[in-house]
Amino acid sequence: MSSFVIEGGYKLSGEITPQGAKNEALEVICAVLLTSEKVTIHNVPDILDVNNLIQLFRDMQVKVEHPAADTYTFQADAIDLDYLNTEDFLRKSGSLRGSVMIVGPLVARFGKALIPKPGGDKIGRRRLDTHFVGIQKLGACFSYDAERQLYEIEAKRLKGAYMLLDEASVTGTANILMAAVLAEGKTTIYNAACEPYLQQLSSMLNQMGARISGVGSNLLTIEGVESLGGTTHTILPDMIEVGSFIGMAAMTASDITIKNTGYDKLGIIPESFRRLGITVEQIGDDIHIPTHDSYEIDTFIDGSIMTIADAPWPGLTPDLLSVFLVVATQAVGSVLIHQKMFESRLFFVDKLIDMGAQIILCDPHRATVIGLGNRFKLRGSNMVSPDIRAGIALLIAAMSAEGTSHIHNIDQIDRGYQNIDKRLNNIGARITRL
Ligand SMILES: CC(=O)N[C@H]1[C@@H](OP(=O)(O)OP(=O)(O)OC[C@H]2O[C@@H](n3ccc(=O)[nH]c3=O)[C@H](O)[C@@H]2O)O[C@H](CO)[C@@H](O)[C@@H]1O
Ligand SMILES: C=C(OP(=O)(O)O)C(=O)O
Repeated sequence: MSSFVIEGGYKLSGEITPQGAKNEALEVICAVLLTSEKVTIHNVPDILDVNNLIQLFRDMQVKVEHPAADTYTFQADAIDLDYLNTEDFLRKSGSLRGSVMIVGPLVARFGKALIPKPGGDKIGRRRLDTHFVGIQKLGACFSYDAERQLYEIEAKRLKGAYMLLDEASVTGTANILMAAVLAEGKTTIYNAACEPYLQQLSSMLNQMGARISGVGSNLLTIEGVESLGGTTHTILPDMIEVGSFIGMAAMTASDITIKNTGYDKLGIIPESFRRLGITVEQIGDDIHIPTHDSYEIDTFIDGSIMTIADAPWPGLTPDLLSVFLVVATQAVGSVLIHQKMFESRLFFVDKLIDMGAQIILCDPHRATVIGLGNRFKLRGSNMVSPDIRAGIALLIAAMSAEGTSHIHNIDQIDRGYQNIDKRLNNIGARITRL
C-alpha cells in the first residue's frame, strides 16, 4: 500500500487546473451501455475509480479506445452478458460503488443485470433502496442470491411510472433515469437528485436521443424512446477538487489561481468558503485565492455560531465537509460542522487532534472546531487515510503543518484525485510518494 511523505510549511503559488468530475465520469461512462453506437467522452479524469470502471467495461467486451490522455471512445455493440456471472466481475464491481449504475442501462437495454453488494467509501450505511425501488417501479424483478451475495435483476420491457423517491439519492437517480429513457411511456421522478453530475448525464442522454425534461430540478419527466444513438460529451471540472484547492490555498497561506473551474456550476461552494472568512475571487471562469495572513469565521446574523452542514443539491455537498473542517482548524473563530448524510465520516478528526487541532466530536454527525488562528501551527504526524475526502483533508493538514507527516493508504486519495502529488509539487508542495 503506497503512502505520502509530506514536508509541511511550504506555500503554493501559480495556477492549477481541476480534473474532470469523478462522480459525473462514473455516471456518463455507465450511460454508454445504453447504445450500440460510439460514444466519445472528453475530460475523463485519470483516477483509480474511473480506470477500474473502464477496465470492467473492457472485460464486458465494450470496445474502448483511448485516443488522447483525457478522451475515451466506447462502443457497447457486442457486450458479453455472461461475463456478469463470473467471479471476476463480482469481485471487480463489488469494490467500486459507481458500478451499481450499470444496472439501469443493462436492464433497460437487455432485460437483465447482475450486481454484487457495491463498494465505495466506508463512511456509514450506504443503502440501495432508492435504486431498487425505482427500477422495480419500472417493472423489473430483483432477486437476492444469499450464497453468492448478489442481486439478479430481470425485466421484459420496462414500463414508465410515477415515483416519489424516498431520498434524493445521486447514483439512485442516475440509475433510474438510465432505465427510464428506454422504458415504454412516461416516467416521472419526483425528489430526484439534481447535482451538476445529473444535469450533465441528462443532457448527454438527450443528445443521444432521450427525452428528459425538468433537468436541474427535482422533478424529472422522461418520455421513453425505442433506442439511443452515439454522441460526444465533455465532463465538467470536478467541483470537489475545486473546493479542495480553495481550502488548501487558504490553509497554507498561498496565492493560487484555480483555472477553468466551471464556476457557474459550483452552486453554494464558493459562498460557503467565504463564510469561513476566505477570500474567493471569481475572475471569469477562474478562481483566485490571495494569500491569507488569517481568516475569520462568520457568525450567523443573530451572532450565533456558524454551522456548515450538508444538504441535497443545491445545498452543500457532503463531499467537502472534511475539507471545511480541516480549514476551520486554522481560522479565527468557531464553527459547527454537521455531516447529516453520512454517519462515519467525521471520525478522522482524532488525527487532526493529534496534530494539535482543537475539535470536539459531539457525536458521529457533528464536530465543533475551535479555530486556533495562525498563532498555533499543526504538528506533522503519522496517519492512515480512512476515506477519500478525509484523505485530502489530512493532506491539506500535513501541507500546512510544522514538520514532516506520513499518510498511509493513499489509494483512498488516488481513487478521486488525479496525480495529486505531482500536480501539487508543480506549484510548490513537497510530497513524496513511497
Ligand atoms: C459515485 C457517486 O456519485 N458518489 C456520490 C453519491 O453517492 P451515493 O449516490 O451513493 O449517495 P446517495 O445520494 O445515495 O446518499 C448518500 C447518503 O446520504 C443520505 N441521504 C441522501 C439523500 C437525502 O436526501 N438524504 C440523505 O440522508 C443517504 O441515506 C446516504 O447515506 O452521492 C453522495 C451524496 O452527495 C456523495 O457523497 C458521493 O460522492
Ligand atoms: C463518497 C465518495 O465517493 P463514493 O461514492 O465513490 O464512495 C466521494 O467521492 O466523496
